[in-house]
Amino acid sequence: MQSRCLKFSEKHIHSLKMKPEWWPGKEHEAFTEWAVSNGVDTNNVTPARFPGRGLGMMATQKINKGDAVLRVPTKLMIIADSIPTTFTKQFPEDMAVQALLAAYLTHGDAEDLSTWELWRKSWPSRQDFADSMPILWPTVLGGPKWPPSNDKNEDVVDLNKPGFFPPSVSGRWNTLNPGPKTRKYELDHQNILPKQVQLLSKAWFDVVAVYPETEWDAFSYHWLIVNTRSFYWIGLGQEPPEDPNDAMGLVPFADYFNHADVARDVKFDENEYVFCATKDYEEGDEVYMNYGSHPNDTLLAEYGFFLDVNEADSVYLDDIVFRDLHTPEQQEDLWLNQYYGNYQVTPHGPCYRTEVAACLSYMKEEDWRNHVLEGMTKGLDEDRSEVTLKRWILAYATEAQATIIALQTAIENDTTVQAHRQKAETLLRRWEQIRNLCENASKTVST
Ligand SMILES: C[S@@+](CC[C@H](N)C(=O)[O-])C[C@H]1O[C@@H](n2cnc3c(N)ncnc32)[C@H](O)[C@@H]1O
Repeated sequence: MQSRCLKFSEKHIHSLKMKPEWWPGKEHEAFTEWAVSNGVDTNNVTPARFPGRGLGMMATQKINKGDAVLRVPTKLMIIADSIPTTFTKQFPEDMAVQALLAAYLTHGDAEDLSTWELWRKSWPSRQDFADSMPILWPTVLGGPKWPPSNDKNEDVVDLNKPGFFPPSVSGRWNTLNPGPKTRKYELDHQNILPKQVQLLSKAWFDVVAVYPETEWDAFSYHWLIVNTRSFYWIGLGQEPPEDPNDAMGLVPFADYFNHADVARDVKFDENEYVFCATKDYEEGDEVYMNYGSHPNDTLLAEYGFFLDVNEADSVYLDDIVFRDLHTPEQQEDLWLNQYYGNYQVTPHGPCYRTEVAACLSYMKEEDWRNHVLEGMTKGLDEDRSEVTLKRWILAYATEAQATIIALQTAIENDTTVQAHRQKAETLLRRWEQIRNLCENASKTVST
């Protein structure tokens, strides 16, 4: 993803009197002028087109690690505090900041919003989101039904059709029934789509209660703009909010940065948001920001893309592990010892939590507790642990293989799927990555 882009050379462009391939377009030039005249210091970067990534940020000269590449005055940001209280107070107090910002962008006073008009014209279209964001994908691929229905009995997803989204995205499996869970816990990078659906549905009901004429396309567009383009933000003197997702704001110009697995050097105070380079860049390189250490399933669901090579990639075995560790006693042992759930597998193998869970599948509970708490080895059998771990990982690989075949068949035979070929092929690519990840991970477990 970090390949060098086309060379930037203004002299060259002028001599040719034509726009270079990376030229972002008139609306982006107009927005850049607005940004600069409002105090945005773009230093040594410019918006540019990068094939497959839309707009991104390109170095206009050599940038050294540690150099500031972008400074944005915070007064230009769109945050909860930019919204007049007359607007905010119409909504329930528990409304998420993301929902409030989306409501404001949809229904705020036109004159107030005109401040950001050129910025808004630089954003992707709703069609771009319909193409890239699984939350808007058709039900035939596993997407939800929209707009949300008031009927609580209506399934948001058609459970009679095979699920083509990866389990971390959909929470669904084609080849196995998930094990029972006696405890509710915070899922890392799992069940992402159902959680998004819940948030967007609540946001929608909150907004239509005040503005019944709200158009679904416009509101969901703004909700996704905030979802894919906001940065961490808490105001001066404010405590971090109870829900970390509420610490968000839109930062003009900075939302041109695409994501890569680079280090992050970003700071803000009440005056400005500053983005620094974490490596050297040559003129013409794309300059990236790290959105966070996200597995590819999270990148796909939250941002509508994923990386070919991602050090942070992983899948989760929770639904598989709990098939084996299903008794209330086993589940209580895991819970009390803080090993309940989030069993991660990376291409480098299963995580330590998963190894600990594997021991509980055959050890006497007392031996397991002594092992976990005191490091005792009575009852520990490395071979049995390895067989269990391999079986769990291969159950995931079997799911991947079955879904790949189902997807290939659907792409060949199902005209509704054929109408969404690119999306189906994106899913196929992701499932192939998952299959490879599981195969590599299982090879790290020697039996
Ligand atoms: C903050 S915006 C970045 C600017 C965006 N590319 C644009 O055209 O406006 C985030 C979006 O950029 C795209 N994106 C970011 N990093 C990417 C990458 N490494 N590869 C492909 N698309 C990427 C995704 O569509 C994501 O939702």
